[in-house]
Amino acid sequence: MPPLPPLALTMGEPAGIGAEIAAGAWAALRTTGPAFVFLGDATQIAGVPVVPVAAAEQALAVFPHALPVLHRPLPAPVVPGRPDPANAPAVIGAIDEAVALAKAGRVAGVVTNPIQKATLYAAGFRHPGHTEYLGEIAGTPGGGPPVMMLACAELRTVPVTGHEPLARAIARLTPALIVRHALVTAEALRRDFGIAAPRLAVAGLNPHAGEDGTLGTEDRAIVAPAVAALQAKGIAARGPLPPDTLFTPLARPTYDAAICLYHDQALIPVKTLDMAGGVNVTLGLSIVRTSPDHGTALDIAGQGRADPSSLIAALRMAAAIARQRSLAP
Ligand SMILES: NC(=O)C1=CN([C@@H]2O[C@H](COP(=O)(O)OP(=O)(O)OC[C@H]3O[C@@H](n4cnc5c(N)ncnc54)[C@H](O)[C@@H]3O)[C@@H](O)[C@H]2O)C=CC1
Ligand SMILES: NCC(=O)COP(=O)(O)O
Repeated sequence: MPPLPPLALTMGEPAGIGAEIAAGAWAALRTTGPAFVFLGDATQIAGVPVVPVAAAEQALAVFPHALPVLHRPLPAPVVPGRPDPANAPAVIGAIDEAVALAKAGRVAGVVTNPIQKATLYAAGFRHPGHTEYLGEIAGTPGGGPPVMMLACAELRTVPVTGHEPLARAIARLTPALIVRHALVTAEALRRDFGIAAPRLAVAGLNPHAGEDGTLGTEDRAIVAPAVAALQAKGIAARGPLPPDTLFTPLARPTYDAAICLYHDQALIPVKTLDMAGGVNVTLGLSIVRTSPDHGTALDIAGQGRADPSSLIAALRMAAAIARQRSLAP
């Protein structure tokens, strides 16, 4: 098999742990790969050898010896734990550049370091997070927005609603929204994870999935019709399933992904099971994109305490998806 191009790793929030975990990931992967190039300020990287490269393609030759960097100097000084909106354009610029490289086939995929969302909002960023922004700049072959999935070795979860107040998320739930997320998930499980006949478990919203309508009407009125519609399309979907037992060791092997109704219903089980090995992967996007499951960890930035494991898992998953896509007829 021909080698994959390198992956592009964006800087993320410079006052967070992005540069630290990039160095840690390079140290862990330098002999095995996958190779990656860091899009950010080379002066932020400490403790490992760094080689500025002029083009992403040079990263493959450099990677066994040093961390390759497409050096993009930051306009404002970096104080660990204290994000500065003045650096926001560079943070967003790294995402833009990584996507352009991926669309041109010059990198195998994009792995994003965490962004400090409130800091980007303060600088005028109008998207809830990477997922929505990537949908806009990278595009989705099927049209419509991409879908977030959290994945670790034992569990995959997909939130149908995202970064919004919980009351608004519940008010926005419709059968069509659930069906769309489930269909994008099923297609991505086939295309990117090689699962020929994906099994989906759809979570209920209320305690005991509504207890026959006595503990809330949404499970009957919204979730059940969505599951019926999915089944009518030939998808192996079940639900609404009581959320409190959906993630038990006995339940997890019975499905390939759990379709969850709100952010924390999806993210709490994955992070609780495997914060270090969890990966955020964007489904239904024209390019490959993964991310660590955690955020900027401002509270420990610059202290040498950041664990690169989730970033390493994200880099490995991005390479695996890129390889899977490259094998498609
Ligand atoms: N993909 C992305 O860009 C993401 C961005 N975020 C953003 O990150 C910011 C902070 O979010 P929080 O909710 O505080 O979550 P967080 O994940 O940054 O931190 C939660 C706790 O976990 C610890 N932690 C996180 N990653 C760690 C690592 N690699 N090694 C050791 N300890 C680690 C932190 O020190 C903190 O105590 C927010 O602005 C949020 O929006 C959060 C998740 C994903
Ligand atoms: N809580 C997950 C998260 O914030 C990731 O969002 P995104 O930036 O990957 O869209």
